[in-house]
Amino acid sequence: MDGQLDARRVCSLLHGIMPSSSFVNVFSVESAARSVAYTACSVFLILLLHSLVSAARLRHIPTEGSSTLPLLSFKGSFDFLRDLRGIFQRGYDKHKGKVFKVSLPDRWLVVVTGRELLGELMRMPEDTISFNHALGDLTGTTWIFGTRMIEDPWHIPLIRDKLTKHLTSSFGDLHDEVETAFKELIPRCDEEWVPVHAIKVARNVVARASNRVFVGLPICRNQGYLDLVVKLAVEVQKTRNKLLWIPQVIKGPAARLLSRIDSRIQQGMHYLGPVIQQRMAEMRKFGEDWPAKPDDLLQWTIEGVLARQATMELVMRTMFLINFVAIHTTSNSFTHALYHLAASPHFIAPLREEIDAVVAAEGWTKAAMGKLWKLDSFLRESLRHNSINPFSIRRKALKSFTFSDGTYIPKDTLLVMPADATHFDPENFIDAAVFDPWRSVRVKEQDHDPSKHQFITTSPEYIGWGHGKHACPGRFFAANELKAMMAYVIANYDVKFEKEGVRPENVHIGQTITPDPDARVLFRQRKFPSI
Ligand code: HEM
Repeated sequence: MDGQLDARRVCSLLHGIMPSSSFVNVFSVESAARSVAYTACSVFLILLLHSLVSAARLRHIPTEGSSTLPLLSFKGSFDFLRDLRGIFQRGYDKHKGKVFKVSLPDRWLVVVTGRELLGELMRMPEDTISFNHALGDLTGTTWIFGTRMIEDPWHIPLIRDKLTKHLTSSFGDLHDEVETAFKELIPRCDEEWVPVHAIKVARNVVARASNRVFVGLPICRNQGYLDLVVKLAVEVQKTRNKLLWIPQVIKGPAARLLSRIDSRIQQGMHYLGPVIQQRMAEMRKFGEDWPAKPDDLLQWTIEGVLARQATMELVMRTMFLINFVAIHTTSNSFTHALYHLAASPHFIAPLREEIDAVVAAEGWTKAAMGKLWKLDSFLRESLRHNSINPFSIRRKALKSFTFSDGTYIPKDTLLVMPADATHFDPENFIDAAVFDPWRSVRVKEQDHDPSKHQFITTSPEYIGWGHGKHACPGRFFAANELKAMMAYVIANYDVKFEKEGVRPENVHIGQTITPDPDARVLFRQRKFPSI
């Protein structure tokens, strides 16, 4: 059970804090209502107790966005859901270079600001400051996909090393899928502007193009499989926010129930099971290598699972985890960038000029994507303005430690860095509030080391991919896919919003930032397509 509590243990746990009468005749409406009330009270008391204990341990750290007093700090937890960005910004303005804390429903979060403290965090060993444990506590991802990934995060090298090395050889497939998917999903618009539900199309194209590289044809075009991975990505995001209201002790089973991961895995096996079986049969027949051996994420995952003598269920779980981290991040980032373009269509001409010239010389290749400097700069600026979460660089203190400025951080504290406050700090970026798509092109021309300003390059000031050892291992894949998608759209369509010049507001809920989920972008076929 991956160290998680199972349903029976949860029942006996609730039994211990609820009168036994509530378990008698559970089908009667009265006792069911009483059970719900008792459970809600118990959950509230556990949250309150946890919050009290954690507030006492962090008394010396200044608070932003709420009172430190019990109960009153709960108000801050509601504000957290509505306006985390605002709370972070106010705390950043007051305490830049130091730390402050904000209230979550079940605990306090310590926010680290500034280059020096970030540098100290980055230098700490993994047994003091852990990324994976923070993911479990803060986002629930570990609870949903299994705590095994904390002990043995073997999926990371698959993404960072194997998938990244594979970018050049898989680019033809990726581009073919991007083109086929857009052609199917964007309605005919030769003469007229047509409205397109951008985020829906983005999720579909990203799911298809990513899975073309992850599992190949024909699965990557199976609508049932695509709907499943997209639904999973949406459900996991929603579950993460709900989990903040669930006490630590039952987060595991609650995460599994809320995300319905177990039934999703079974549904996933319906699609991938036969492919996995076929590949296992081939491996038994041909041994380690054979001429037509598939070279994709599914194959590497099967081999990794076999080396660990684990079950094929782990193949599905790992494929779902990677689909989750890949789909919602990349499709949101594509939609953000598309919204910037549609709100300011005058950015299209310089981007198109570059794409036409590079593709004419290099064809649709990975090398060509590497030469689209304006597009690279545009996407980097879009991610600076639109982070995936309000915080980046999530860590959990597995041991107590003291920062060089004397701030004591007790064991079990959750630490984060605020993404927007860092990205909009005028000391980090000139005219930081302005969306300036050519910012990195200009800086690159002046800097002796242009690689410092590429889309995939992280720094203490640019944390959209995280920073340091746990910076996103999928960023090379994601950047390449985003460029292939944006370049395809720009080379083939004009885009704009109905209300010209106005970009729809992002939606901030708890730890999720999404582009407006309802906005429609107007598409019209380019008059003289370059391809
Ligand atoms: C535009 C798209 C993406 C963005 C903006 C993004 C952003 C991030 C960020 C900010 C983190 C680090 C969080 C932290 O330090 O708290 C992260 C981690 C991670 N990302 Fe991404 N990501 C993207 C796409 C992808 C893709 C396509 C994959 C896989 C193919 C992926 C796999 C991961 C994994 C596995 C981690 C955890 C790293 C670890 O455990 O050390 N990401 N991502």
